[in-house]
Amino acid sequence: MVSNDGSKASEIFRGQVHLYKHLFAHTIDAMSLKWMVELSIPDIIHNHGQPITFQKLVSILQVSPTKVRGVQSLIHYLAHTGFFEIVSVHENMEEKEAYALTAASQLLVKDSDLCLAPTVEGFVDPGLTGVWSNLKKWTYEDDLTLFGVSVGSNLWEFLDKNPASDEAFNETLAADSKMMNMALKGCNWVFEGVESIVDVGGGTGITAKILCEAFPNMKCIVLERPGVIENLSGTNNLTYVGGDMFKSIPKADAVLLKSQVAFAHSLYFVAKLFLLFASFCTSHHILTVSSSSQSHPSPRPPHSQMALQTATPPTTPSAQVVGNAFVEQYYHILHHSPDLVYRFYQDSSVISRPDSNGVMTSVTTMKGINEKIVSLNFKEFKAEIKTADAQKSYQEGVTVLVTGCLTGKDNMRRKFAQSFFLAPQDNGYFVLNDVFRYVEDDEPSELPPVNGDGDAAAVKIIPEPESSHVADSPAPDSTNSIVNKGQIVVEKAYAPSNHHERQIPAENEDNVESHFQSNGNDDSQATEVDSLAQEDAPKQSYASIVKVQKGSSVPTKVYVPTNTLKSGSNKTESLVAEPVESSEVPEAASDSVNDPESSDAHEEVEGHSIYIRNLPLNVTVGQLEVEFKKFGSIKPDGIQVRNNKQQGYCFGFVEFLSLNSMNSAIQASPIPIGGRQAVVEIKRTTTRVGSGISNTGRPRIPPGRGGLRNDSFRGRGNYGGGRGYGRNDYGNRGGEFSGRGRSHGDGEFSGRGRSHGESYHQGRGRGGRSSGPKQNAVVSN
Ligand SMILES: C[S@@+](CC[C@H](N)C(=O)[O-])C[C@H]1O[C@@H](n2cnc3c(N)ncnc32)[C@H](O)[C@@H]1O
Repeated sequence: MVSNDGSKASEIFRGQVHLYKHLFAHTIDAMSLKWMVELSIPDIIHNHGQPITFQKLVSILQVSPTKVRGVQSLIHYLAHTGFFEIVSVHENMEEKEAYALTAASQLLVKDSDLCLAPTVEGFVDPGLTGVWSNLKKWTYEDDLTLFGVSVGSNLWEFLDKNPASDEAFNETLAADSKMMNMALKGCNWVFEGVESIVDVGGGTGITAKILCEAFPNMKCIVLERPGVIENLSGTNNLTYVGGDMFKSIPKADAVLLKSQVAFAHSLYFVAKLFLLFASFCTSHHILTVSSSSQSHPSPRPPHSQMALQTATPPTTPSAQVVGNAFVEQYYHILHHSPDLVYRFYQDSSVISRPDSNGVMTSVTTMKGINEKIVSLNFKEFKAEIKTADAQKSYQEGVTVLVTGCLTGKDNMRRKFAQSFFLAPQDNGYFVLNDVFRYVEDDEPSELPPVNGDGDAAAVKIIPEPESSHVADSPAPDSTNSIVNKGQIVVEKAYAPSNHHERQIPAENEDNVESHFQSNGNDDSQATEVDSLAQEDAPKQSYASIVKVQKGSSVPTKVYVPTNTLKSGSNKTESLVAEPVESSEVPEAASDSVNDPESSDAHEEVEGHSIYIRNLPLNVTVGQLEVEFKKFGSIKPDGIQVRNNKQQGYCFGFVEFLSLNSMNSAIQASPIPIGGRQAVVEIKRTTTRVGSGISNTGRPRIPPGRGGLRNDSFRGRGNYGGGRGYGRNDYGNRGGEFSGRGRSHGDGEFSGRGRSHGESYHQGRGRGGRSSGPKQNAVVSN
């Protein structure tokens, strides 16, 4: 048989089945669940202690004989839809069919902790479900909500007037909120650092109570319709506030918006709420939790069932923002739960890692990637992320280049570079390509002074690019935004459904440190998306990290730190002297002395030490001793020689016991040694900004010491941290992403666009705008 349009009979019947299935689903699915709950069938089976035969069940239910067949059909239907499992039992030597509870029907056992029976009853409450018949009316009427077109008032007004439905509704939500306890087990980290939270439309406070118990130091405020909370009293850290969320929201560090989106019925509602949050919250995070996402498992379970979202309808986040969010999450999980990292990937992903000989091997598939990553034992390493730079890439993907250091148990710091291609997917990205390499360098373990001109022919001078003028932008405080209001930083990291595995032991938190600097390439022209699309697709929950600027409705500039290692700047190029041999070799003395900006380098004169450059490559400590003891006594073990044969330079240090000896040696410069004219200068240490430790392992010079840069830096102190990718942020401990990074050192220098490896040259960067005197004087002690 072929129909008018040519389709085959089988196709037509399939269509009919599909249609009926959905029609029945509306009535039978929900109503059979209601029936099962009303008859307490899950409780009967639960109390029976084992799968129950149909005969036993009907006898307990005392079913009228005329209904036995009908009841059997319903039970079968429920088995078919996954609420019972049919198993075999032996009774009186006879094998019989019996019904066992499934994970879904377990949730309907009334005396269990996690019981969703009230939710079933609430969802099928005729007062609440009846409105759905009015979808057509809703389409053509101006009233925004189904309730509006159906009953002439909004849902809340309807509930206020219908106590039975109100009770059913509140119990529904309370039951749903108990699930929160379990969700929290995997998501505790989301709340770390949050001191106060307001649960907007928090119902009777079930969620808030769970939070209060889990975080006794966190203050929870439940904002609700006055009628819902009138008879409820708070505790020491739980307060009920009756009010209207559209008028005022109590200030708190974070806003919790649980189940609001799912119940909103209107995108407008969500948009309005988010806008309100932007003006009422002290800042901070908006945490949305939608249970609907839990009932629609995605093929790749979400990292979290919680979503931190922006307060305003967001645009597509810039590549840098996506990159930042990704880097934060990736390395955090890499070091705390490496066995979960594979969930950033898909089967089509490819990762490349060097083996012990540096030979790259590539691995694909999630399984292969998991095995590879787990085998690399990242838990043993401490990571410092120095830079993370992102670009918008092919088909809305994002490429991210990360540089940093990994320190193993042996205390060896190894620099690495890692590049990722984040390919877009529904509601996020996954890592399609990932290449990791250790970056070998021949960096002297103790850096030569900044004012030498070195043996290398030239030095690559990389100034801070123009964008370092972010310094002059308003200094954000702790509540400041790293993203535009309206931008979301989408976390595409998917973690397993067994969320409890996501817990991060507190003692491990310190494993990951980071100095994050990004180049500020905010491609804010990124494609716009309707933020509310998220609401439309709540089934795949995902986490996004967002900060909202305090009390302002004006979008703020994306606060993206600058990167000292940027290429592409004209100025950078013009300052690059060729040939470039190493970025770590001494610079031309004249450059640093004459360059007023060079004081930006954090120099420290070390004892009575000299730095000798232009030494023959094969010079020995003995040779230097012979040459320099003429000027006075040398400290035991006070001579060091450093050479880089590959790059063809050699330099040394000699520490005298007296200042006079040191000055005499400097006076004598240049000194012929091994056929070369060795140049002698004062030895200075370059402090590695941000580390808190000089390159000699000493504490770094505090800001302002010797008048160095104190003024010029102090004014920026409070935002300096904002450019860092502090460990607090990195570990999500402060609940922030990068807004107020705390580097290792003092806040004034932290995150100033410098990282360890660059500190030697930073004196020449354009960031050095110090008016303070250059520290050239040597003080005797
Ligand atoms: C969808 S329920 C979510 C309840 C709770 N967050 C939960 O997940 O169980 C929305 C809640 O917002 C409350 N609500 C509705 N309109 C409100 C308003 N204008 N101001 C404060 N609360 C409101 C309702 O009473 C209801 O408890």
